[in-house]
Amino acid sequence: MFVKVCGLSTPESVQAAVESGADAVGFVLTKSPREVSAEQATHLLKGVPEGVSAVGVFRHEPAAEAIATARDAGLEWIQLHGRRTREDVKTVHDAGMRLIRAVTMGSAPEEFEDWGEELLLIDAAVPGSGESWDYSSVRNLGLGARRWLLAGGLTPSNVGTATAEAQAWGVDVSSGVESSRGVKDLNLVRSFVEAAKA
Ligand SMILES: O=C(O)c1ccccc1N[C@@H]1O[C@H](COP(=O)(O)O)[C@@H](O)[C@H]1O
Repeated sequence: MFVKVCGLSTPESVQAAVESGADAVGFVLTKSPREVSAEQATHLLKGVPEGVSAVGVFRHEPAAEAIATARDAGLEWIQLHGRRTREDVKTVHDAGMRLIRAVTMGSAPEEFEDWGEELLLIDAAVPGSGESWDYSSVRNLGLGARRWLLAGGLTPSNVGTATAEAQAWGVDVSSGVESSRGVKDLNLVRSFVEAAKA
């Protein structure tokens, strides 16, 4: 099970995620209670070992703007939420970066097609809101062997059943490992990674 822990804003939370075995960490570079600057992301990146992917997370920013910010931060992965096009995927790849493309269950059918992104992310309607949804509905999409991440309202307690219901390839979490909005609880981070990998 591929595990990404998102919305990290302190070296301690990065350390807790990577030491517990997270495969990817996310730095939110858009408006959010978890927002960090490109400079802060560069600093946090120092705690990310080789083999763990560090992802810059964006919402409505145009792809070119997200690429420029992620590049400033030294990140090679970009996560794009909001309405996107196949052209956006090409723009990210032409920039030499890798892409997590986020959709929701309310997205148009063609948005679930493989546009060549490295990972598809299926999230709640509002990213980072902590809202859970009917994870089993993903099974109707016929994603087959696609590499995709489940997100939205996951916690250490529900990640096991949620991944089984959705038959997820991987997971992404933010709110469910926080003691208050935007503040990561290091024990919850560790418990989540452990539960997801179990
Ligand atoms: O976490 C945020 O604040 C955020 C802001 C803008 C875009 C994406 C964001 N995070 C993504 O949202 C989900 C986590 O949701 P939850 O809080 O666990 O319910 C995950 O994909 C994050 O990468």
